[in-house]
Amino acid sequence: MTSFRVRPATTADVWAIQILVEPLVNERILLGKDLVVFYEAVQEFRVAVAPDGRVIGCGALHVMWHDLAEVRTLAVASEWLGKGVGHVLLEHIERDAHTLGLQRLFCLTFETAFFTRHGFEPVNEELVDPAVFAQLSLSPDEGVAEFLDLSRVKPNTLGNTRMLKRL
Ligand SMILES: CC(=O)SCCNC(=O)CCNC(=O)[C@H](O)C(C)(C)COP(=O)(O)OP(=O)(O)OC[C@H]1O[C@@H](n2cnc3c(N)ncnc32)[C@H](O)[C@@H]1OP(=O)(O)O
Repeated sequence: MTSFRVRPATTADVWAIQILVEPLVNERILLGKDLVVFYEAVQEFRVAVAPDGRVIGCGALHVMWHDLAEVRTLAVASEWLGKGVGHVLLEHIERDAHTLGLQRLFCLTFETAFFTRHGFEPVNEELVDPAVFAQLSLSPDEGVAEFLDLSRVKPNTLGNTRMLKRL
């Protein structure tokens, strides 16, 4: 049986995370981030680790508002796809979201079948009221700009589906 475990990321995992996501960034599946941004976000990340210690998957939870967070940078190494790694990472991320008191999980993805099977539904409507929208637009975070669907980031999100899960 293939075994792996999921644990909080440490700074020692950051290079491996960047290497894991690089091909997906090149394919414009995931948003590219500078190394410094990964270090700054290290507490948001969980990693899946093979028995030999290699990082084979990652995923992050980015809090945006008191009830709302985004699942980010969920990625599994190609040789480990279809073995439940993504499923377990998402379970951990959802558990973290519960612990933080969040009620809604957003994601922007091409992997609609995977997220649908995990209780996410496509959304077209605005997910925040105008006052919260105004606050979120002050964020320097590119992912938040994508959540808000700001015109300057629209080229990044072409073909992605906006999905939401109520926890
Ligand atoms: C919010 C964002 O980050 S959006 C970006 C999402 N990521 C990407 O698009 C990057 C490219 N894609 C990937 O890296 C992967 O395809 C992911 C992360 C979407 C899914 O990762 P995987 O590890 O392959 O997912 P996982 O194995 O859990 O599920 C896929 C299928 O494998 C099968 N599977 C095999 N073994 C198992 C197991 N032990 N447990 C669960 N499912 C299993 C299931 O049939 C499952 O089917 P389902 O989708 O109907 O549940």
